[in-house]
Amino acid sequence: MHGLGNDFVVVDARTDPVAIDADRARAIADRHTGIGCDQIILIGPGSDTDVSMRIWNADGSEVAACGNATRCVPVLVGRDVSIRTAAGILHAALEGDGATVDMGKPSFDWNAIPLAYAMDTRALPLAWGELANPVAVNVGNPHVVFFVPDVHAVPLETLGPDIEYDLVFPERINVNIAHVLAPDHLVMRTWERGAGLTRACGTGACATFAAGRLLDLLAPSARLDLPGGSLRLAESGDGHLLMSGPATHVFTGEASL
Ligand SMILES: N[C@@H](CCC[C@H](N)C(=O)O)C(=O)O
Repeated sequence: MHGLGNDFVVVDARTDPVAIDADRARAIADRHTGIGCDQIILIGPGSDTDVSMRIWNADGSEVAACGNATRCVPVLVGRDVSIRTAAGILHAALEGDGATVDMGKPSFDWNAIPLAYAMDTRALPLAWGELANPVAVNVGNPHVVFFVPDVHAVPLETLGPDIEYDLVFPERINVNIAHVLAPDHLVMRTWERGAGLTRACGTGACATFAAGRLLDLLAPSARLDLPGGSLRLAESGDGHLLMSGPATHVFTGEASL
């Protein structure tokens, strides 16, 4: 499956358990010797929710949130679902050619990102080349957001890993750059922790929208254009992030890996 080109191998283990570890995740994700994907998604039975979801990046790291994959779950299951993740319970509802997901409330606490030491997360006093003073936010996973005049002029393929692996981010970080075109419209790109440049990052869109709201750059609802397509983000009355967009089921097959 994929969400705007952010592609996944989704393992449906709701009836039969499947074991995945870092080595197996890397083997599945390998685009030369495996199936190939940005993330591996393991769907299991839920104890207090309809299903559970675990997520591994292509580098084998297990993480707590994946926005684009969360939109894929109701499409796979065929109905609205509650999903238990390591970041908490999410609710995903079928809508059009995908779904709307309540991704919960963002956190801007420095120790919730986490950062190695206390800093103003509205504008970290740090710079990496031409990128400086990002917003830091956790939306179930950690992100920094840089607002720039031209997202296509930034060498994200080189600055992204420099930022991802900076020791100021003890759990590494996802790196987003965004250009606000209007209060309800921006364009963005993402270097993903554990996956590199992707066609789309749902949590990156959530983080970028939350950062734009924090800095009063964005209206309570906006269209975000990512390389693979557009997502709509909205802020609910109680501060939750609501993300809407497509989710595509490419094929279902058998594989032994
Ligand atoms: N592409 C996903 C994010 C997957 C995890 C992220 N790379 C991380 O390491 O936190 C999305 O759509 O949110």
